[in-house]
Amino acid sequence: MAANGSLESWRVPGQATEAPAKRRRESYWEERQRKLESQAVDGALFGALASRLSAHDSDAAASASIFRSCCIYFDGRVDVGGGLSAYALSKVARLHGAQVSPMLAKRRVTHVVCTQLSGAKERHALHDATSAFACVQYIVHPNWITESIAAGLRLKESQFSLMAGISQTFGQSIFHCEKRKAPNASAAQAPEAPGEKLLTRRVLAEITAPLVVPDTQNSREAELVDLSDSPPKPAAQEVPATALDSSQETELDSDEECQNSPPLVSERGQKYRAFETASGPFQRTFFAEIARMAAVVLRGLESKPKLNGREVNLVAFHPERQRWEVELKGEMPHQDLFKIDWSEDWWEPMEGDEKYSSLRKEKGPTFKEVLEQKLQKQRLTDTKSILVADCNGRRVAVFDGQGELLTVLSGKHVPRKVETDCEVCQRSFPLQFQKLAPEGRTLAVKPSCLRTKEDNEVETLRRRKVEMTVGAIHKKPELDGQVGLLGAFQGYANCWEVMPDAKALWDVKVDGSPAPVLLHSKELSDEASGKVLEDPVEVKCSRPEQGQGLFAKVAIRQGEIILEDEPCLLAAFSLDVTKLIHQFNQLPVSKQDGLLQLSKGPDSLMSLRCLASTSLQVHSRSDAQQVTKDALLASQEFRQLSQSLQDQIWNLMRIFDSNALPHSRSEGKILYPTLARVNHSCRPKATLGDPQQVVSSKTPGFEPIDPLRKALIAIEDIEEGGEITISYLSDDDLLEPTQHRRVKLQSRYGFQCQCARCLDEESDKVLRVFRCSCGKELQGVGPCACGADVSKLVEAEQMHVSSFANLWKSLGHEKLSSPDGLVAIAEMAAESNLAPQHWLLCKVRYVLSCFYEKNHRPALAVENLQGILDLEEAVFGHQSQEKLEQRGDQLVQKGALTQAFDCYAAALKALKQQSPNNPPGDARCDLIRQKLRSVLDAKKDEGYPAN
Ligand SMILES: C[S@@+](CC[C@H](N)C(=O)[O-])C[C@H]1O[C@@H](n2cnc3c(N)ncnc32)[C@H](O)[C@@H]1O
Repeated sequence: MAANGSLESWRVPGQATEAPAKRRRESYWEERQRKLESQAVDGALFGALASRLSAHDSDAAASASIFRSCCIYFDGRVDVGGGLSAYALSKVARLHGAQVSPMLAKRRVTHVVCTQLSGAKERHALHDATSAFACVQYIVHPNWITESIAAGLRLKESQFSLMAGISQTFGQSIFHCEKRKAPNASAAQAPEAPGEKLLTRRVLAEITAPLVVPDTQNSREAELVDLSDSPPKPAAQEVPATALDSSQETELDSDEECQNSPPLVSERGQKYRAFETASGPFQRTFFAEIARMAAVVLRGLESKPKLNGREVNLVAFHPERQRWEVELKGEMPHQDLFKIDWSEDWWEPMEGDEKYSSLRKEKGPTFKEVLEQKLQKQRLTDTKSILVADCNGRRVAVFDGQGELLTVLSGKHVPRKVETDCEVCQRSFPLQFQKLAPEGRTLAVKPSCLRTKEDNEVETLRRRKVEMTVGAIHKKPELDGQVGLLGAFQGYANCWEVMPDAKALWDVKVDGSPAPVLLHSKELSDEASGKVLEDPVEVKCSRPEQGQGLFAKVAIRQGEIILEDEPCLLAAFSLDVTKLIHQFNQLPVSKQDGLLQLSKGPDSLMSLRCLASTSLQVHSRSDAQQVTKDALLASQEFRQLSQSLQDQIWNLMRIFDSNALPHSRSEGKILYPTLARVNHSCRPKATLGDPQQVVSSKTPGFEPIDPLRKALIAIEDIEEGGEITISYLSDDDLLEPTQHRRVKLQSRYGFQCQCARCLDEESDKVLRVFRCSCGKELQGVGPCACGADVSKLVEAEQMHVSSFANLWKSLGHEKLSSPDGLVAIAEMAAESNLAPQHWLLCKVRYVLSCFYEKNHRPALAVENLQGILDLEEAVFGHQSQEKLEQRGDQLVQKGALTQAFDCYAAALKALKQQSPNNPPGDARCDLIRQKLRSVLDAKKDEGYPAN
C-alpha cells in the first residue's frame, strides 16, 4: 500500500482498474507525463547506444535537437523483428530533443511510432487524415528514429510513413502528407446512416463534382446537378495557388501530387485543397466553411425524391459518413424570428480570417452591439424580420429576412436574450428556437430551448408545464415539441426532472414508464416572463453553531417535493474503510471536493458499529463504545500510512458517519450530498422520503432513476428564504421535552441542538402539564396561585420518567408481556399530580395502547391512544397520519366502523396534506383507501348505506 499523502493512491487491490471519471483519467495521464518528463535519461548509457546507431560520435549539441518540436507516442510493440524496444527508443529520442507522451494526446502528439496498423487504427488514421482536426501529423516506423540518429538529422517522415504504405495498396500515393489531406477511403464501407440532412455518397459525388472542379474523368454534372439558379457559388478556382498560407505550404512542399492538386478557395479567401483517389468516385474533402453557403440543386435523390429540384446550401461534409449536411433553402420562418442552425462541433474559423477573428478574442463587441450595427445598416423594415440561428449554443448566426447572413457570433458573445433599440425592431429576442418544417434543418441544439407555459391551475414552479421546442435535448430529438411537467429538483446536479405531464403529451415510454430528463434550471425559462427558472434551494450559512444549512429560494408549499438527491457513497453499518475510500476515489473531483466540505461531527464515530476490512483489520466496539481514531491506529496497516493520509481517511469516515442516511431499499447507510446540508429542528419543516417510483431505462440518452435516491418533502409551508429542516429524531422523541431531546441528539449525533424550539424556554409548557393539589392545571413548572410547593411536582416527574426509562430498558417495546408495570407507572404518575396530557403519561399510555392492540383488546387500545394524538395536536398543530391510521385499525377491531371510517379519512387527509406529490405517499394513500373501502363494505353488510 502506498504511503504517500493522497487518498487516490490508497486503492483497493483489484479495483483500481475500474474506469475512473474523465477528470481522474486526465490527472492520471498528466501525472504520468510529469513523471516521464522528470525521469532523467541516462546520458552515458543511451548516448553510447546513439553513438552505436550513428557509428560515430555525434555532436551532442546538434544531435540534441534532431527531434526538437517532435512529440512521440509509441503505439504497441515496436521491437518486432529485433529492433529496439519502445523504452530504449524513447530514451534515445529524448536524448535527441524529442518529447515522449504516454498517451495519444490530442493536438500534442506529432508522431506515432509503430510497426503496423491494426484495422481499427488504420481506419482511425484514415479518418484523421481527412479531418480538419487531425491530431497526429505522422505515423512512422521506428526506423525513422534510428535512421535519423544515424544520419544526424531528422529524416523526412514520408520515407517511413505507414500511411504511405497503405496508399500504395490503393494504387496511388494519396497520403504523402499525413495530415488533413485524403478523402476517407475506408469510410466508403461505413454503413449508411439514416438522416434527413445527410445525403448519400452518390449524391455527394453528384453535388460536388460540378460544383467545385469539373471532373473530366467522371463528367456527369449535367445530368446530376443543376446549378443555374444557385447563387452564390464558391469561386473554387479563381484564387491562385500562391494564396496558400504558409502553414499549408509547409505541409505540401514535398508533395508533388499535392502541389498539382488545384486548391479550393472559399468566398472568404480561405484555402483548402481537394484530394482524390483513383479508385473511388471523384470526391473532395471540404472543410465545413468552404461549403457553408454554397448553393446547389438536388437531383437524383432516391430516398427522398420529393427533395429533387430543391435548392440547398451545403453546410458540411462528414467524411466518416460520406454525407453532406445540407440546408434547405426557403425554410426560414419569416414571422417567427428564430431559426435552428446546426450543431457543427468541428467547425472553427480559420487562422487569419479577419471576418471571424473577433470570435476568438476575449474582448470584442457584444452581440447586442454588433446586432444593432447590422440592423442599422440593413435598415430593416417591418416586413424584414431577422432570424437568429443557433449553432449548438456555441455560435449564433444572424440572418436577415431574406436569408442573408448578417453576422455570426460565438462564445461569450452569445447571449440568452437579445435586446435591440433599433428603430424598427424595438423588441427583445429571447434565444429560443422554433421547429422548422419537417424537411428543415432540425439538428440537435443545446438544451437551452425549453420554455414554460403558464399553468393557471397550478401556481407553483414545480407544476409548470415545460415545452421543449426544437432540438431541446441532444440525442433526444424525439422530445422536440413535446410538453412535460417539471418534476423533482435534483439537489446536487442542480437539475429539474422534466416529467411527462398528466395529458401524456410526451410519447416517451421507457420500460412502460415515462422517462425523466434531467435539465439544469438555467435551461428552463418561463415563457411569459422570459425569466430563467431559479433553483428552489441554496446552501448557505445557518446560525454559526449549526454551520451550513439548506434554505428555500422560493416559497415552498406543504407537501411539495423540494428535491430529490442521488446517493454518492454507500456503506454498510459495519463500515469497510477500504471500500468507502475506493468509492470516494471513483467520484469526479468536484464531487470529492464537495464531500470533503461537509460537516464532520464529533471526533468519534457515532453511528457506525464496527470497522472491518479485509485489508484493514480494525475491529469493533461494543454498542456503547464510540469508535475513535485509536481504533484505526490499532491496525498495523493504518499505522503504516502517512500522517496526512491517516487524517484524510479518518475525516472521510467522520463525514460519512455524521451525514449518511438510511434508505428503505438498502441495508447500509448512504451519503446524499445535498441532503447532508439539511440541519435538524425539533419542529421540522420537511421530512425525508424514499420514492417508490423507479424507472430503469435502456434507452440511449436516458438516465435511469436511481432507486436509492431520496426525496425531501415539505411538511409545512416554507417561506422564501426560510431554512429547510428535518428531524434527526423519531416522531415520538419529538414529543419529549427539550432536555430529553438534547440529550438524545448529543449522544447520537454529538451536537447540542440549537433549533428554535429548543431555544424557546416556553416551548415545553405544552408537554409538562401538572395538576396542582388545589385542582388547578399548570402548564410548565411555575408557582400556583394556591401557593403549593411546585418543586414536589418536578421531583415526582423526574422519578416517574426514570422508572419508565428503566422499565423500557429492561423490557423493550416488543417484549412487553404484561401491562402491569406500565399501568403502575401511569397510576402513580396520575396520583403524583401529572395531568393526563403530561407527555410521560401520554407516552406510557401509547405503549399500553400498542400492547392492547396486539393482544386483541381494542377498546383499551383505542382509549389509551387518544392522549398521544391530542399531544401531537398541541405540539405540532396536527395529528400524525400513522397514529390516526393505527387508531382506525383499533376501531375496526372494536367494531366501531363509523369512527374507524372517520379516522382513516383523517389519516388520508393528513397524508395528502403532507405530501400530495410524494411517491411514497402514493403507496400509503392506496393502503388507506383500501382500508376505507373495506370499512365501507363492512358497513354495507351491516345495512348501512355505502356513502
Ligand atoms: C448533516 S449535518 C447538517 C449540515 C451541517 N450544518 C453543515 O454545515 O454541513 C449535521 C451537523 O450539523 C450541525 N447541526 C445540525 N442541526 C443542528 C442543530 N439543530 N443545532 C446545532 N447543530 C446542528 C451539527 O454539527 C451536526 O453534526
